[in-house]
Amino acid sequence: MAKITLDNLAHSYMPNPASEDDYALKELNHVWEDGAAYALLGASGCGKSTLLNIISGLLTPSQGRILFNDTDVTRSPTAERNIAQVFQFPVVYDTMTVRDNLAFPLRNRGRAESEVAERVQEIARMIGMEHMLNRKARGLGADEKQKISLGRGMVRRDVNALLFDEPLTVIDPHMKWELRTQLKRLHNEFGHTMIYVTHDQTEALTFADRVVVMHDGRVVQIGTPEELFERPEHTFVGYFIGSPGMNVIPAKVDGNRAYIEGTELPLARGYGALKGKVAIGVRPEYARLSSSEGLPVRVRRVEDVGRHKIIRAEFFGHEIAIIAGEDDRIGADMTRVTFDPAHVNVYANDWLVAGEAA
Ligand SMILES: Nc1ncnc2c1ncn2[C@@H]1O[C@H](COP(=O)(O)OP(=O)(O)OP(=O)(O)O)[C@@H](O)[C@H]1O
Repeated sequence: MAKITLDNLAHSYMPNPASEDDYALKELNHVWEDGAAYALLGASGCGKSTLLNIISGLLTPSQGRILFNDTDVTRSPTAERNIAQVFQFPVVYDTMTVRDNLAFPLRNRGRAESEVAERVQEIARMIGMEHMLNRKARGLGADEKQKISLGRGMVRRDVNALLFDEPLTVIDPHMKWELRTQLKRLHNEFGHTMIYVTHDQTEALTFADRVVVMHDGRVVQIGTPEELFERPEHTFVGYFIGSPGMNVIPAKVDGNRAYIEGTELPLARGYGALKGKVAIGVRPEYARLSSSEGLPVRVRRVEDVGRHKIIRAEFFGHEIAIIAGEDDRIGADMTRVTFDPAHVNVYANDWLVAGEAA
């Protein structure tokens, strides 16, 4: 297993990049811990594959270095990096049995048959395919083939890292949850350094210890699911994570007060003078509809999603979302909204401003 260091890394697909906009991956410095499970999360085109391809060796970055432990692998081909990869679509040998497919990476490295047999059995149990070991891969469904790909990715204990590129794309929705849970268990058991690329927040948040959120070629935050939820460092993280995402409302901020269209809102922290576009960010979970307290709001629609209700409302010309409990009353008299001050974040030009505890 390896610690992965991204040192001054950046990539442009252009021969002579002139400005930051020309970079598909903007400068990045980070150490990815040995044995941790990371998800690389972001919308299509944000640079996830570019970063993954640099880590796997398919792409040489136009700037910076990548280290596996203390070894500089920036220019090493994939074959020399000792990594396992699982792609969107299953890569299995149709004419081989499930057993031989799973054993392939071990036999390829000349491991003793006794070790191969033991390890294949262990992996087959974890992916729920023990009863199919003697079947030829041909004729199996896409789900089962992808499970073989996942199992084969994990069969070697000595890989530097395991890279997954949207591995559940072809998996049936009801199987996705099960496979994700199994992957998480495998990670806990074997402690591989894992990097899992996805544009699906549920996949990222359930799988990873740390989620790396990318937006427009930039890593905007690396954090635990809880950190991404409570303190999004960029408004994009606020929108992208959460269902519905964080409400972002333009405001003026002075000390420990925010002002929206002349009305006042208390903040839990104090702020100095802020430059640029200033806004507050409040998750719908921390907004509450009221008949007596808070600022004026107009309820537009109530969506009952089972566990709770999502209220879509208009707040000084902005659409906001409020989450209410399943049994909460939502009457015509509820024309006000309060925000929990401890959970109101302040942003300047889309970046979180830390503020000082009051
Ligand atoms: N080979 C290439 N040549 C030129 N531009 C590229 C190339 N590959 C990717 N890009 C551009 O780089 C940017 C980042 O693309 P990348 O594929 O890394 O994003 P992504 O987040 O993986 O997206 P997706 O989820 O759709 O695969 C995009 O603007 C894309 O158009």
